[in-house]
Amino acid sequence: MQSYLDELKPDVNITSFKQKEYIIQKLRDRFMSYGYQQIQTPAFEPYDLYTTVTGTIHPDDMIKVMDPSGRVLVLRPDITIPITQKVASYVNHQSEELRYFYVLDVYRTTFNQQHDYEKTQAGIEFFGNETADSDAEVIALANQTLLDLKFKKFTIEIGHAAFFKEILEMVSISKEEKQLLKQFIQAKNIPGLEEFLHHLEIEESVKELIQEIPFLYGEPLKVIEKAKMLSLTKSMVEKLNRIKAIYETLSSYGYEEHVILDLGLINHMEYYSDVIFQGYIENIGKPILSGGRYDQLANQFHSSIPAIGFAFDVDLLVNQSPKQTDTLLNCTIQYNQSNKEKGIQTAQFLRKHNYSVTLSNEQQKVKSKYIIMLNKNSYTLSYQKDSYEVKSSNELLKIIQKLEGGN
Ligand SMILES: N[C@@H](Cc1c[nH]c[nH+]1)C(=O)O
Repeated sequence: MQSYLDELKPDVNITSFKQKEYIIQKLRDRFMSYGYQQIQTPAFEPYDLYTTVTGTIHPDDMIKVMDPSGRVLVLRPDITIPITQKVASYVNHQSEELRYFYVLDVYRTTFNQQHDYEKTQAGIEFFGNETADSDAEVIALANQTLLDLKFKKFTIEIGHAAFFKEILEMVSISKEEKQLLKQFIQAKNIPGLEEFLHHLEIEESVKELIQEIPFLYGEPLKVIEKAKMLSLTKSMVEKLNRIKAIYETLSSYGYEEHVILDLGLINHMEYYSDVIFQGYIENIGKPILSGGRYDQLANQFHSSIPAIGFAFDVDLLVNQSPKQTDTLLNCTIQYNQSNKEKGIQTAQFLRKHNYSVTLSNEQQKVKSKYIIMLNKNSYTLSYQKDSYEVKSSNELLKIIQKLEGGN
């Protein structure tokens, strides 16, 4: 019988762990190439941080623990909030630019699967710049990272949290009704939406706009034109112009082919204030990355700092990314007591050239890509069904490099 503990057991699959590390390294390298520095937030945080800030995680969604003094803590349910709080505590100029990235676990009860409360996020947060160019730079970074990981078919859907909020503010309906409305739009449930709107007493032009939201989806410039015609206020048009500016800059990066505009895009994180975006890969209904601009979050920590960021769902990335070939090879050197020293020196030499080498006693069975045997004045390298005889460790290195397709 499966015990409760078995269900909680972490994934001990070596291959996927290797793959995860490989992907994280790729993400790190890419984030650093855009000037981001790695940081960490505490795993345990005060429960109050999340209950006193509006637009954060719902209290029911957090994992609570109690410290010895009886104080209630939560296991890191989000990373954007604590980073913003920290930055707000030491940034004096709102125009000081800060770029941070993280690879950390977050804990929420809403990650769907039973008892699967833990998710690794790899994300970036860019503080101190409120321009459309910075929006585009951040979205371009998300795009480039997916290309680094060899995804060919993916889309980045862009929406606008405030465009949608503005429409919601035009209708005087209850919180619950607003929630329902969001659900219909998110699910693109057109008949449901029509039926729901039919019973609401709201202005015809607003009704028409809401009804059209699920169709405000697709090629950005076309959607922007269509949305402009339906827009009811100047500020709606301004928001659409901002999206247009972002899209144009993304085209300068050469990434326009992956971008889709979805004005019905909804993120349940309430801290987003402007552009929001989500990345999707073929045949997967869940976003692989999600983010947006959250210019007002720092206000809650008595500061005023524009910011934008996103986070990858690393576990989903690991499951879905094309399998990476190992750069680190496995060589095994077989030795006996009489040639141990030569074995150790050869192993150190190959390790210096970034190969993964194990030393193994001749009697032991080995499973390795390259097997190296030590002869008195030479080496025998076995690779698949072939074997090669070389004189020196330098020649050994050269032949491995050649077999790997290098020089
Ligand atoms: N913290 C967000 C992602 C994000 C990072 N920065 C901005 N948004 C999330 O967990 O969905």
